[in-house]
Amino acid sequence: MGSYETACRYFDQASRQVGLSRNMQDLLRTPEREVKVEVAIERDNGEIATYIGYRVQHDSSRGPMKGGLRFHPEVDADEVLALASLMTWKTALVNIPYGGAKGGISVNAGQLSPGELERVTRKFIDKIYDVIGPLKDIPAPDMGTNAQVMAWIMNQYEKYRGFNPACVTGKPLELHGADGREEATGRGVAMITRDALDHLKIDVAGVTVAIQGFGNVGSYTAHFLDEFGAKVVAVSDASGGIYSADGINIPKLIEYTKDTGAVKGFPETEAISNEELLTSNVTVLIPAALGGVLTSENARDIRAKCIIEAANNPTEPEADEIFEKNGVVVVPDILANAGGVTVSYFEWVQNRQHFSWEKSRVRSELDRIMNDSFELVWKIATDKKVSLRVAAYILGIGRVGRATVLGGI
Ligand SMILES: NC(=O)C1=CN([C@@H]2O[C@H](COP(=O)(O)OP(=O)(O)OC[C@H]3O[C@@H](n4cnc5c(N)ncnc54)[C@H](OP(=O)(O)O)[C@@H]3O)[C@@H](O)[C@H]2O)C=CC1
Ligand SMILES: O=C(O)CCC(=O)C(=O)O
Repeated sequence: MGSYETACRYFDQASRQVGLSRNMQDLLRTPEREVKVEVAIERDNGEIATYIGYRVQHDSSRGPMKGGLRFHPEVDADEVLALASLMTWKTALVNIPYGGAKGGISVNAGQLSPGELERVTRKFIDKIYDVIGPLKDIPAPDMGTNAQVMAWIMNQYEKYRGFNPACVTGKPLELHGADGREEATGRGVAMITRDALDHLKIDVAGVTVAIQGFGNVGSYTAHFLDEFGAKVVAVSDASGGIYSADGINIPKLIEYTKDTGAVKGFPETEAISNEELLTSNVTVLIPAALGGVLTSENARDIRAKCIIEAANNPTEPEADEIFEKNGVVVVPDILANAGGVTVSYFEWVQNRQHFSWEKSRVRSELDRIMNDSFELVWKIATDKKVSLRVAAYILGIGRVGRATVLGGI
């Protein structure tokens, strides 16, 4: 099943609950604009390399469109469309004044030199600068991109449109970034994990956790859960995972990965595969890397009581049904990982006001939005006797649907 078909399965389930008409469903499912561009650069060795870049603008009924940029070899039009639609429901769920978009380039960023990465980024912006902008569509980091890439985006955009730091979020602190954006997605995931455990009457202190992916989201999730007293026993990256029944020393692992670029070989842990990580004997499983990793093939082997979707789209619908039957609580991506876009919104607000907030303010506003959103979704799920995913979509789709009707087409 393609990524967008998967995303639509979840959309369809919730729109039946909301009672959306067929015509309205068609309108909300259909992206406003899909852009596909050639991104050609000269590599350091003088050869020409050609990549394909995408930006999908899914819905703008609640405000400018917002969503990250992914640089990864598996990026394609279908995946970017699916991720853009998730952004529409996510921004509505946390009630920030945006629509949804997503972009990406099908490229292995790890195989490019810093100069090549910069040329790819600038060339992409040359091709899409006229469809993005602070009041149109605002990119941000996702897999394979970071604050440096956002700085190049801002600089390239400004060559066409003049000074306007609100054109992109997730920028470095020295270039109008928000203190607290880099950690925000992981902090939000950790807050939501604690909220979910509270509702399940499980103490976060000492709870066992496995996290797939140790990049921006995975490492900050581990950092904050470790601060809350959880025992992170397994983590992984693309090259494999590590396990320690006694709990991994997360601050030391973060230092270790800064030096080595990977989790493997970390002292006092045993090597495991990514598949073994997913099925390890833990209370909480947190996919924080690629989509589509929880499937009908492995769902019955998952031993966690609770899955917190830090990654976008990690669970295929068949696996979701198995989890529901088996009583595994799944906190969906559009709620669990909404901390990143929420602090992107704070960054955009600060840029537009030319006034920066203290990190303590960013954190407390983020924590409030994450906690309130979780409570609302939990209540809808309880009242309507639906899964947390359907409840989250009901909230998001309901808000987008009402805005669309009020605004007219
Ligand atoms: N950044 C953000 O603010 C947000 C991100 N997300 C989602 O979170 C997820 C992770 O994003 P982010 O942390 O930013 O990305 P990063 O690029 O910072 O990190 C990605 C991590 O995933 C690992 N990884 C890649 N491929 C695999 C694989 N096949 N198996 C296991 N691990 C793998 C990478 O390992 P290696 O380093 O070895 O390649 C790395 O540890 C994505 O789904 C993204 O859409 C959601 C909301 C916001
Ligand atoms: O920070 C943002 O604007 C977008 C983050 C993102 O891409 C996501 O939530 O999936």
